[in-house]
Amino acid sequence: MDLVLDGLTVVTNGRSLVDDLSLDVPSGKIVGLIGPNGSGKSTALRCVYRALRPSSGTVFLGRDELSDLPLRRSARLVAAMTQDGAVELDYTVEEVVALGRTPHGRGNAPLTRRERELCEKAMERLDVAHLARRGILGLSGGERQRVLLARALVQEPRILVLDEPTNHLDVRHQIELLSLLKAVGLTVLVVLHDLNLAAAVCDRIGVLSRGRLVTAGAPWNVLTPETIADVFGVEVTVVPHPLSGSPQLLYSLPVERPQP
Ligand SMILES: Nc1ncnc2c1ncn2[C@@H]1O[C@H](COP(=O)(O)OP(=O)(O)OP(=O)(O)O)[C@@H](O)[C@H]1O
Repeated sequence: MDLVLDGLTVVTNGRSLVDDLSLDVPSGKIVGLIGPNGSGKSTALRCVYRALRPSSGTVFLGRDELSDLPLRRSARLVAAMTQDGAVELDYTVEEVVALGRTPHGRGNAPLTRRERELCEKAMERLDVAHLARRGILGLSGGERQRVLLARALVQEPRILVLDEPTNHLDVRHQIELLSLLKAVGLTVLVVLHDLNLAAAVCDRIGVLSRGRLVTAGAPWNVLTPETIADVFGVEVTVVPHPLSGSPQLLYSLPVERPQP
């Protein structure tokens, strides 16, 4: 299912946090959103998972306008893994993962056998099955991130919206999560701060600066030294990854010379 942001604008207290953002996420593709702190990435994502109503502009899920869909329907189609206080009560890991079935639920009916198997499989895929009986609040940041992605997957969404899903993960779990994203075949809109991870996993990348889309396209077209310097104020050299050929950014630290 395609996800389309069309002229999305969010104004708060007279300030545009997101300004006329248009971005297509074609069905089954991974589109990354990058940009400096405060550039509006999370705000844009919030409009997609309906935590925020845009001031103007439209989000389309396939041909449907998101705002026309009943909440329960859009909750079945879009799963989000975000920075917002996702879990505040000390549920066990298996309870949190099972909450992913809520939009499909029939009142308080217990999970079906298929749903229980789905939860077990997701916990195994995210390497959290051994934590099933632990309380979510006692987990490390990375463990919790993996649990929340397992919950998002058992929702069986068509679209995944992820806000910095790797920021707490060790390098092995970063690679595994990104490989998983590629393997699940869902439509994915993901905010990433690590530009090399974005280059490795995204089919397309959109660059936000002060709420506006500066450029969007294939990683090699977007992650240029000029754009990185303009948007982030950082000097980079961009080289092809020796195995995958995707762009890799090598950052230059300003050289501090000792005073004579
Ligand atoms: N509810 C709010 N009221 C007022 N300003 C807000 C609100 N939410 C976010 N902002 C401001 O909007 C701007 C964009 O915030 P947002 O969280 O979308 O940025 P971001 O690109 O995701 O940043 P980061 O990389 O730091 O996570 C920031 O200046 C932020 O302070």
